[in-house]
Amino acid sequence: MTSASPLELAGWRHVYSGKVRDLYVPADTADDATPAHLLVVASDRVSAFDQVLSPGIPDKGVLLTTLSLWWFDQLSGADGGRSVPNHLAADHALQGDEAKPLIPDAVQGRAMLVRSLDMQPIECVVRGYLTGSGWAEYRAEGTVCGIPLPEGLHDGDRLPEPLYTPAWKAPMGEHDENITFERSVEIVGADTAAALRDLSLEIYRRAAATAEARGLILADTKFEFGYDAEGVLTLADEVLTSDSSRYWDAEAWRTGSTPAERMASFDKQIVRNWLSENWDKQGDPPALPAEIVERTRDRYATLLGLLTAS
Ligand SMILES: Nc1ncnc(-c2cnn(Cc3cccc(F)c3)c2)c1Cl
Repeated sequence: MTSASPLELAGWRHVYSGKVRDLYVPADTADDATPAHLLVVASDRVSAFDQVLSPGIPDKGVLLTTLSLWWFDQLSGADGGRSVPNHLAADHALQGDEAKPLIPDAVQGRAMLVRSLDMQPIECVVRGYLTGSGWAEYRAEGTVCGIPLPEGLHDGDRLPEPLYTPAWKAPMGEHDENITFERSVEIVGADTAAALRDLSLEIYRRAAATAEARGLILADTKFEFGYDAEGVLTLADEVLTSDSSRYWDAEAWRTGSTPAERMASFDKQIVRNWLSENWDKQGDPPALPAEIVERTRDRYATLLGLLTAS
């Protein structure tokens, strides 16, 4: 399903659309009021190079929401670690039966009922491996987000330590801006900046270990946090999905000889690669061929299966 205008959902009012997700408040929310709950709806839309592409990827919204809910459960203690507070509405953990009536049928399986938080304007990026924009900066300056790295690293190499590389969440629709940790202190204060960094590194390490045990590399990911009504810093948004993270096949990474072979992705790299070869970045991007749509859907479904198969 790919629709230009967001769905009308009984009992909910649409307030914002990102490239691939839509946000709703309860329909009876006054314009200037902050509701207790929000509905985060994941569409089947896929974006790359800042473009929303068509057609959508069938079941993408369900596959990525299912993955987010599984990770929220892992980080609530199912992986053996301490429970990380998250924004899921109490009656919503893993789409419990109590929550189903609150989520419209039209978006069952691809919506999360969440507590509304005081969101912090920091994209908390953690990189365990060198690729993407980090690799580009490293080649140019030998650093990632201003952090100096050893010489001689290649695209796809594992970093000596996972790096916390925050970005300042620009106003809706603009590019996030990579910042130093010190700059994040100026933006959100020292205590919150340190808590965002420590939480992000802890969650990355736990998730990377869980992925590794299932034959997957979590190369990098990004988190968002907000304060709840009790002042607890809470993990929000989507978490550890193919849209917010890069996942690679560990065996391919270990044995591959070229970056393309090593970084056999489970995210939208198939779409990015096809677009790079079939679009000059001018004007509207071409529609994705059925084969690319199907291969991308298959990667999302395979990733979910590899991670959640008990
Ligand atoms: N728990 C929360 N409390 C307050 N605000 C948010 C919040 C606001 N924006 N976003 C990003 C986003 C999520 C989905 C669809 C979009 F269009 C945009 C998340 C959340 Cl998740």
